[in-house]
Amino acid sequence: MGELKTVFWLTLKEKRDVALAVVFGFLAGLAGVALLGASGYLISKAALTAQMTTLVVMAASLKLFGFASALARYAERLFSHRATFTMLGHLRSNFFERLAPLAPGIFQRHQSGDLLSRIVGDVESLQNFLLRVLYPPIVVGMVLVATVFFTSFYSLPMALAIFVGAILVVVVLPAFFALRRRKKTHATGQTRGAFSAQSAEFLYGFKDLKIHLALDQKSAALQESARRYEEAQQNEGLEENRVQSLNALVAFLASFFVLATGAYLVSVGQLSGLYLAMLVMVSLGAFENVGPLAALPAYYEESRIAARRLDEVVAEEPDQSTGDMPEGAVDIEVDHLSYRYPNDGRLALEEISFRLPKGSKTAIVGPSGSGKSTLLQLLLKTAEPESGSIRFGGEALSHMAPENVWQRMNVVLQENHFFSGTIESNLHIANGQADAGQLREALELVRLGHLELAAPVSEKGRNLSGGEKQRLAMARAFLKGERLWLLDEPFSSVDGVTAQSIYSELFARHPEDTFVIISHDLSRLEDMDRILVLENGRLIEQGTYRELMERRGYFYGLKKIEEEVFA
Ligand SMILES: Nc1ncnc2c1ncn2[C@@H]1O[C@H](COP(=O)(O)OP(=O)(O)OP(=O)(O)O)[C@@H](O)[C@H]1O
Repeated sequence: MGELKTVFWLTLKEKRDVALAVVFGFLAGLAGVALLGASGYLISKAALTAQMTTLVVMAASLKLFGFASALARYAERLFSHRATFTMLGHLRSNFFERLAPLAPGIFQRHQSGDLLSRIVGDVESLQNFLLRVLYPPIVVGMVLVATVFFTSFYSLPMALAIFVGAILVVVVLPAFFALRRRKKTHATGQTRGAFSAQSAEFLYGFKDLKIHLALDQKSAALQESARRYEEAQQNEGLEENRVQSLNALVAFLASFFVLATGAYLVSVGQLSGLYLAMLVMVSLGAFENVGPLAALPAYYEESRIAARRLDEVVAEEPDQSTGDMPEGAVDIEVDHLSYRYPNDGRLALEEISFRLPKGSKTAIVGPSGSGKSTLLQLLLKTAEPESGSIRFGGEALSHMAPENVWQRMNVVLQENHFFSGTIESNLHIANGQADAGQLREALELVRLGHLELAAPVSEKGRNLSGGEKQRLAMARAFLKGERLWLLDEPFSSVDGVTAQSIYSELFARHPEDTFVIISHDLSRLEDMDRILVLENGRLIEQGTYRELMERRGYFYGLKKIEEEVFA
């Protein structure tokens, strides 16, 4: 039940609707029992004494019970569904409030398809918590207790039989089947998550799978996970049928006991025959309400697992820092910085230390996998260092609110997302206030002046070339208008001449700004104030271009290899 704590409290926020659903559910159940009991009585009465007035009154009360039962059932459904959908609303907001602060790092731990399945599927499946788990046993229990109480006026053994039946269907069977379900490893929610994750990967990678002729292999794996999902659903249905059959058996045995006891009591003259049919019908009517309890064990387990899967996503404590990042072009100080990816034994960055003065232009170079992008992630505060510190303008990054840090930086990452819309709407993401003149200026700067602002952009920028996307991302960074630039291989798909002319214009326009640029390309680094060379997560050299070349160390060696390769 621990996993369901949050859902339980969010449901209780709607206590008025929950209470009304319970009350009307009880009235509907009671009216149903009264309807059947009264019909039993009416049949006996009609058979044994043909008194017209009594028959008319009984027939009228039958109509009344039927009408009351339908009305109360309607009210029960109305209040229980209203409470459920309001609770789902609370749950979604609560979940998103906890998820949003973790957003940049969340994909380190979860596949996107699985995350989507949790956000949509698991939240949706919790609608069954109130409707099928929480209040039905309360309502059924209340109706059965009322029936036991009523029957006890006629015969205690009969009341006892209904009581034992009630305990079996409301407590023992649901608890037994819920425990049995818990032991099964493939719950529907988990198999749905796995299926969703694989479907998303299949769709994202469809083109690559086709080109590499690996479609069959992946689609076999996808079909296998679809089969497991189907199997889990099938098992769930079978289990529900088993509980339903057992509930019907208990109801039958209890009612049969009532009939047998009643027949005996009538034969020995301890019960009027007039009441026999009524008592049997009352017992049948009371157990008629237990139908929805058949699905309770499955829904309980499903809700428990869904709540746990949601909690797993947001279990991490979000960054609570509230400090502000200093405005303007700040200096950057990195001191003994180390970082290890979650679940990875080796350090991706090890004891990195450097200082970049305010207004400096720095290139970070090094072979693929040397830790350049990781360092950028730490500077961006999308990951927390294992040890060491980062300071911007003398202030510790660890004390700054991540949103404030991102607000103060012009950032271009290796992969940038473009939304379906227009060039204009995609540029406005960086600066919603920018007017058409400023947008055009940004496009001119990145040598995309030929593009119309109203030109369409398709989903993920599919109608743009790789280089155009990178330059649009740079235009966004320019529009942001901050004084600190963090750029991760911003022009890896742009031809060298265009890239160099954009850099030259950018540096000329913003001589005071601090630039940190990750680059694979070792050419045209002469203009940079400083070059940091990373290898295997370590900072192995730093200095100006001239200093590094004169030192004839690692950077010099890389330059020589590059020259030989391109000679
Ligand atoms: N999400 C991750 N989880 C685990 N390890 C990772 C993750 N991302 C990167 N790494 C590892 O960390 C190391 C540094 O990666 P990083 O992306 O920082 O290198 P890089 O120098 O930017 O490479 P490139 O020039 O190819 O972009 C690599 O060995 C990489 O395998």
